[in-house]
Amino acid sequence: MHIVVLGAGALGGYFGSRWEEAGADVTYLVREKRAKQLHEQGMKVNSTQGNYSVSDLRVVTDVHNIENPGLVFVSVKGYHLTGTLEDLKVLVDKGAFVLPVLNGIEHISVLQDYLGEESVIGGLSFIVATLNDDGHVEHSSEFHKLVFGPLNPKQSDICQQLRELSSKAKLETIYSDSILQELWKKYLFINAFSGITTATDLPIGPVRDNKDTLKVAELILNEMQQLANSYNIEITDEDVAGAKSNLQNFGYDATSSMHQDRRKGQTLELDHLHGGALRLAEAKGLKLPFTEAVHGIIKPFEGA
Ligand SMILES: NC(=O)C1=CN([C@@H]2O[C@H](COP(=O)(O)OP(=O)(O)OC[C@H]3O[C@@H](n4cnc5c(N)ncnc54)[C@H](OP(=O)(O)O)[C@@H]3O)[C@@H](O)[C@H]2O)C=CC1
Ligand SMILES: CC(C)(CO)C(=O)C(=O)O
Repeated sequence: MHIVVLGAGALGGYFGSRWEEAGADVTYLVREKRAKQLHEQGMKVNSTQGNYSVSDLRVVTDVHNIENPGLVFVSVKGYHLTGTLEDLKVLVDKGAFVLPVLNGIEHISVLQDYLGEESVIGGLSFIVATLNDDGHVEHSSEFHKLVFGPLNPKQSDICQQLRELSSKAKLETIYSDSILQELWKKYLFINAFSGITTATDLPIGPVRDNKDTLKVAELILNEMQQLANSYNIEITDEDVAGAKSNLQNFGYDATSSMHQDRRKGQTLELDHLHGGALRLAEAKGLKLPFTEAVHGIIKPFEGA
């Protein structure tokens, strides 16, 4: 399978490398600065699950130079999504399906509206990874999970191909027939986890030490359940309980990618995550007071 990685950052570098290692053709569609870095440094993955490096990877800056794309793995931050749409359209017109793994939910309808419902597969990831100063991937969690599945019946073949490829790769992949629900489950969790860690500027351990602080994260989970249900996505009390126990199970110093971005002084995905939830709530006449409060507290750090 020919996989185009659009967003050769932490997730794109990690998953692209694992598929390449398993024998797939991988092309990285990048911007000039990243292209220069990849040409000079190659792609290196330092991982709890085994290192990987390649110096002669296929890097492209002009989408028109990509032939026979099968799947585009979209792993840009939410605030960069609009900037990828034209390139994605070119690739879809050449026959590619698009698999986004961004946190959040709004990007799914943005992509479907621009590219057509048949082209957009559902996906999400559980991993802790970042790029270091040399542009190498640092994968620090034991887990490296990709969950994906069709959002349209025409995607069954490509999903099957990805399952086969991934079964040979150093990855945990889960195929889901109810990927929209999985996306919402992750969305609910991430808005609570990234909201509380970024707003307090603390990893999850010290948050848990203060039950009043942890309570805010739990209240966000309840609000997100209400929001999902208002869109006819069934998020059960057991799902919320599962998310609460995930908040308990992360290591003491573990934190969200948004909090890591705050620590590094980088732009935050606040508008895509919490802002998106507030927009979706407004459209249904719902109020999400705890989400709104956390959104307001984080706002000054968003633009960095
Ligand atoms: N990191 C993590 O541990 C996890 C992240 N996620 C989610 O995954 C998504 C991706 O996160 P992450 O991998 O950390 O992000 P990174 O910032 O590491 O990577 C994003 C990459 O996208 C590139 N990019 C942006 N716009 C374009 C464009 N128009 N064309 C080509 N490349 C572009 C950026 O390149 P450039 O150098 O040119 O700016 C950057 O390298 C986010 O939604 C995040 O929330 C989910 C689970 C865990
Ligand atoms: C919760 C976690 C680490 C799981 O992958 C994540 O998605 C993030 O922080 O962005």
